[in-house]
Amino acid sequence: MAEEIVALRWEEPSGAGEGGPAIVLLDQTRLPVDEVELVCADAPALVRAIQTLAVRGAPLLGIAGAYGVALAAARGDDVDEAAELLAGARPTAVNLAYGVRRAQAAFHAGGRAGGGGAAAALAEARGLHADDARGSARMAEHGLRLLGGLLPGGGYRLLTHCNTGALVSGGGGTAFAVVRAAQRSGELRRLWVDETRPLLQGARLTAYEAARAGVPYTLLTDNAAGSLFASRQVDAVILGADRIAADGSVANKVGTYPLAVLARYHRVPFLVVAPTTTVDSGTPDGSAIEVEQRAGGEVTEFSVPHAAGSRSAGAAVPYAVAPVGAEAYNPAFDVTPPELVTALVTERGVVSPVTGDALAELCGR
Ligand SMILES: CSC[C@@H](O)[C@@H](O)C(=O)COP(=O)(O)O
Repeated sequence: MAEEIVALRWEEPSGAGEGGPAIVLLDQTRLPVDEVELVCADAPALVRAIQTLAVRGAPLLGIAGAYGVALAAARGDDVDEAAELLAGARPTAVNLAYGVRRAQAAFHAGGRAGGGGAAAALAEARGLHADDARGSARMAEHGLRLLGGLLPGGGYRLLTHCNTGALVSGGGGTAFAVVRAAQRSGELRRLWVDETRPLLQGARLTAYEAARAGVPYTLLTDNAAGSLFASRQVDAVILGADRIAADGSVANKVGTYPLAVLARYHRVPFLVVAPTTTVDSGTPDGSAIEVEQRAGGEVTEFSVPHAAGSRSAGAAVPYAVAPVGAEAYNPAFDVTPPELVTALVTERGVVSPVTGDALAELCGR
């Protein structure tokens, strides 16, 4: 069996003269062709890794942000300045700012208590990391039970979008952790994997994780999903979230909202799996969620690994797929209203229907 994926780890210097600690990432821009690590020795390097999507996915961004603060503290850098940079690196996934602020608060509290702010920030990051792994396991249990209730015939054919597995988490992930649980239970017939244009997180990352885990999967272009529904080959849609507003609106990878509309039309359950750290009581509704707009080049060009053969030479070469100067609309996320969500699966349990009151009760606010 393939080794577990470790998307991020904290590395201490191995001996004298070895420099300081670092955050080591599995570089997701290079998957699935190359499995290479990216070492971030300071907060600005981590900010670049976040912006280029070398590290990505809501829960993992929270973990990365917390370790980034711990790294700045360990180096003796200005922790508040690093925290601002990190928290603002990407705007939509609320977990990023959440992780940063938690480690920043621990740093200040640790300093005041005399125990050492840097140690406190690192302990907080480690705690968040471990909590996320435990949360993944809980979401998998709750999600599997929910599937059993919704689809009593078993033999699930699940459609997913973007990437929600070990590459976004300290554990098995969110929606993909439920898929793995279904596979282990013997009830998963097929995972349909949207390629997820423009950056192909489905094709590059979810297919990679599914192949490693022996999950039976089939890849499709995003715009082929409608024909799958029409031919009754989808039993449920299952995917993650980057931010859930207080009213239950779900921001997730662009292309999620059309799937929710399709699912409603075809009377197929639409399931969102996310930790409660993704629920943001400070964002009242979907219209208040800031949706990241990314460079048009991600739409007008493909990045092709540079070199023939099974392993790339590292660099990616942009390959134009549109006329020079073409304008592109490239929101990274879209927002699905709560009335289209059949259920939200969290580590604390399932919310269905998804309402502001139910979320407030679940999150204890
Ligand atoms: C559990 S991950 C849920 C979301 O973070 C995921 O679906 C997603 O939209 C990630 O977007 P990305 O732009 O790749 O960071």
